[in-house]
Amino acid sequence: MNMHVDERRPAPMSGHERSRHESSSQEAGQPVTRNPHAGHELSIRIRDLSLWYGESQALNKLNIDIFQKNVTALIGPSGCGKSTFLRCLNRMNDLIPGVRLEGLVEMDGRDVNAAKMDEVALRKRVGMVFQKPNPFPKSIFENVAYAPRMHDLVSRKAEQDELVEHALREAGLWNEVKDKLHQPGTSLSGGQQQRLCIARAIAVQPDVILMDEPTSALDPISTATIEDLMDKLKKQFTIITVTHNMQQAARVADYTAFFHLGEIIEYNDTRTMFSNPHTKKAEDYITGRYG
Ligand SMILES: Nc1ncnc2c1ncn2[C@@H]1O[C@H](COP(=O)(O)OP(=O)(O)OP(=O)(O)O)[C@@H](O)[C@H]1O
Repeated sequence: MNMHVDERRPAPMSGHERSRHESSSQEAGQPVTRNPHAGHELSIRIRDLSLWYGESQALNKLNIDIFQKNVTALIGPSGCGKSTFLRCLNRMNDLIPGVRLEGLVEMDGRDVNAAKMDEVALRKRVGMVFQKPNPFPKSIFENVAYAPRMHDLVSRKAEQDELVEHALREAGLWNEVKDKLHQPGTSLSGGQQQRLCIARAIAVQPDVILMDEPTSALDPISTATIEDLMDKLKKQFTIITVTHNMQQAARVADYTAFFHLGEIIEYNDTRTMFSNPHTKKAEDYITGRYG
């Protein structure tokens, strides 16, 4: 279910929910959150999300609305919970023993953690790109064709060829690889491998693409190529990216969430976050006073 948002609050909430949200936000001092872009549709709604690794709490009552077809950047010092939060969105934390989670992660109106949620289907809808490019030890072609075949999105060879070409074009890689589709994915440069991983993610037509520091292992030119790609891909996909690079967040993100010690301290449109942060902690981090 898609919802329109008003100018002051990222997503409509019931009266009960609102008071719960506001009081928990005040208790935890979080988050300062606004949506000046009226009309953006809600993609993911997070309410009072907490997570523990065994006895150790990594996320504390997070509340955030993520908007469709935008880039949202997650920033904050090392160990503040950005990757943990990202993994809540496709239930990858389920794979870690001893993880306990409370609160709501809702995608298009459906509870991601509901028992009846099909995890394979969820991970098809929510693709992921990691810090270090990780192509399968297979050909360039197979890297892209494998998941669509597994999900029965293609059956005939011609359909498969078409889909692979389309995904590689979307990822800005087609011209560089069209004559060597049957060479190993690992034979490509780091930046090309990362674009191959993006092609692999978009080949199953997800709604959301999670990116965990997607350019931190890349040179400046490959980084700029991926940033341009993110700008293009957000027309079709909701992108959530973790970055330690403040300039990158300022360049690519429509919204930015600042994490600190497992809490979202501030969530704002990126322009406001970087020109007029509403919290001292975010300002200090952005201006490099700590990090
Ligand atoms: N698999 C795990 N088991 C136990 N603790 C973990 C695990 N993964 C992360 N943590 C802990 O959870 C907290 C948040 O870690 P997380 O990796 O989410 O932070 P981050 O903001 O992404 O950090 P970085 O920017 O360094 O990648 C840290 O204290 C970390 O040590």
